[in-house]
Amino acid sequence: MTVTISENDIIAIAEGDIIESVADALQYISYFHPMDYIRALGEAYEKEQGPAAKDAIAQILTNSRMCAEGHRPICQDTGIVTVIVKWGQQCVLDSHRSLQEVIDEGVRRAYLHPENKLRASILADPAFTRVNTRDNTPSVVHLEMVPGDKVSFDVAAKGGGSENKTKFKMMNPSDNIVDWVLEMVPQMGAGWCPPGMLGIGIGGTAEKAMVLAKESLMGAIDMAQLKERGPQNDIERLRIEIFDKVNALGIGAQGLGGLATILDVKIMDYPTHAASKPVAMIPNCAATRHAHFTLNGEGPVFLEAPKLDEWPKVEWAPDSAAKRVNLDELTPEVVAGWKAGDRLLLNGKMLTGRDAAHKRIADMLAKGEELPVSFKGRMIYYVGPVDPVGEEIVGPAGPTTATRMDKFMDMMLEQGLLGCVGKAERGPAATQAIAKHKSAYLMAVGGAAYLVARAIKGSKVVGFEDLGMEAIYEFEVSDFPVTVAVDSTGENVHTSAPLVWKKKIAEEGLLPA
Ligand SMILES: O=C(O)C[C@H](O)C(=O)O
Repeated sequence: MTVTISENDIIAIAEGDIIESVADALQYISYFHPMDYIRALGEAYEKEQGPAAKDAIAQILTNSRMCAEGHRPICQDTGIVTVIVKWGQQCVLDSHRSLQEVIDEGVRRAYLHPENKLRASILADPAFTRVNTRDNTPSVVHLEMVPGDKVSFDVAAKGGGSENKTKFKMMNPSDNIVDWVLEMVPQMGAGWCPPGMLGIGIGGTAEKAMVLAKESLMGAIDMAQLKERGPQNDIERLRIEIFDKVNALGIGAQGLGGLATILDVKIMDYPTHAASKPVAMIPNCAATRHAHFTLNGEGPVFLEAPKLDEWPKVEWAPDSAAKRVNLDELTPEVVAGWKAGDRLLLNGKMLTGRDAAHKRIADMLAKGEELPVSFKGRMIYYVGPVDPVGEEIVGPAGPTTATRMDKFMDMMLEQGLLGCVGKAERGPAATQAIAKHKSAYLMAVGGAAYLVARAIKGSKVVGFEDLGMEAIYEFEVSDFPVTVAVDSTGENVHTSAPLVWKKKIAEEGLLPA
């Protein structure tokens, strides 16, 4: 059979339509959470019984609404752009550039937008020099040709912290997927910023399973509806089983112990080889960001803004019992007095630094070179802020995953550092180093970056300026909210709280069916 497509059936997709639509979608998702996520998080907030987890969800919801109003990013990590394109075979790209280049032009425009500049997080030459490309390009594009006369785009901006927790296993055909997920999720810790979603890809080959897992995260959260109508196939049954069993682990928002670790589980599958059962799992963080549009040759698509009254009426305010701390007069004795779980409001000056700065500090110390700034008697905040716009002192500036700085903890404390601020759990070596130096690790809420940035009243670069957002800044903060996550005795909230809540959930049957 011969199929001929007549010239009249060919649709030209102008490069400008793609560029404008991609740029619009990326700006949109930088400040508007998907409504399905906000509704599900609002319900989780109502049901949450873990006090620290409830406070964290309140911060995330309050931050979300502030970002929707202020058109500034939900999280300082404005992500790596992933685009899944389903290209209708009757369409032609009207451009001399490749589809990758055209999409990247949209990314560039979105990330350099003067009124809502996003953070450039992409580094070229990843194994060696790791140089920031300064415009967040290139994106990661997956292209599939499909029958039809339209082109659909799923556009996501995926945070590094959640992407880092990706798991993959080439299972034996008889291995149990649920058992594996339940083994992996506790190992993922809190660096992926729960509550979020799990995307699971089953089958195909190794790389196919990964793409399926990523694509599954583009779907709307519908677990409540699925449970209400009841599962109609094995995949839906599997989704519910994983959802219930993961939440029964008690990890909770930000790993602080509670009922809501995930708001949904998405699964996509594909036929596989008789010898194989590849399974990939990718978590999506609290700053879940994805948008969808279809081009048909009739111009760009601009997404409609959600209604602000759809956000739950949650207004986070600092705990009235929180202790105010003057960082400018901080002493080892004051730090040693903090207990795990204490809520603090930091005031005064603190330094910043994250992955690249720590690596450079380690290299300089190894060569006997003088550091650009002294850490003696100081606190360090693990952060890579968004550049300010307009009247802002600093753009959104939430914490990055402290666990990545574990291997530098002892080295930094040896420099006289008094403590550090970040998000997620610390491993055994870092916890021991903190206890040895009678120091403390304080956590701020990941995914509340715009809210947290309001507490930053002054900002200047004091070292490693060439590192861009990874430079060392000095921030002046006022009532910057943190919780003591590891105290000077080595008591570690992220180790103890999920265990308490796992037991409580099991004994009191707390999770809804
Ligand atoms: O890069 C960041 O700012 C945060 C990162 O996404 C993380 O969660 O650790």
